[in-house]
Amino acid sequence: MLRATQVEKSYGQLKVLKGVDLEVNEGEVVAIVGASGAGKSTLLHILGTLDTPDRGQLFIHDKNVFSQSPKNLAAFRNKSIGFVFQFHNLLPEFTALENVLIPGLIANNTNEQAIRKRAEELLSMLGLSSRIHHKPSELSGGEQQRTAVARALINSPAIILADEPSGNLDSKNALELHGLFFQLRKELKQTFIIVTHNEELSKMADRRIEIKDGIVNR
Ligand SMILES: Nc1ncnc2c1ncn2[C@@H]1O[C@H](COP(=O)(O)OP(=O)(O)OP(=O)(O)O)[C@@H](O)[C@H]1O
Repeated sequence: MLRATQVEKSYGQLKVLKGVDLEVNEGEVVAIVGASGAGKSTLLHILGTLDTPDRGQLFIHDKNVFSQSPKNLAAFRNKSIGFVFQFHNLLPEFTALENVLIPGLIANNTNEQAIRKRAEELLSMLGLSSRIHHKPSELSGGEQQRTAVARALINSPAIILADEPSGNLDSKNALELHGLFFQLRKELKQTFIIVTHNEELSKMADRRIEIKDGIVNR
């Protein structure tokens, strides 16, 4: 469902990705590992179309994603890809429910009732029913991260990309979050690509991919 071919990316003189090839199947949970500075986040940003490669191509559902206009690419990204970051990036002035609703309304502002219902369902599924009207500063770290997962899921994206999603959580909350990813894969058939330093998570994944010397080590 996702295929990257010969992806290259440099920052000035620094050649970070030197021809990455990667194929990920529908419903797969893939962990991306590698030393600090190896280029894991750089690759994840390219797979999420947040950044463009210098060379190489990216296909998602056989669509050559970077051949689209910037406007179509933004719409494609909002609909097809969900992001979870280490620092959840929730909007501080909005409640948990509003944070989840906003990308839903951006993608489809015609049916607010249905989007609100889905946001409430997702938050409830993630054990946050009693916290939906609270702002991020009033939520625990684990609750904030689960809110970010609900936000990533609101548009039912085919792929969830996560960058150190449990990097900021204690081991109990990290374990819960990882369990949640596998539960979601089972229930919603989502594909997960997760950059992680967490040994347990990378062992639980269907596949572990290491970036070393600018390429994917097979
Ligand atoms: N915008 C940028 N401008 C210049 N250099 C950058 C930029 N973004 C990343 N880099 C450099 O590119 C290299 C790869 O960074 P990247 O964040 O992808 O690594 P990483 O494998 O995710 O590392 P970590 O595990 O420490 O998060 C690093 O040397 C980093 O300093």
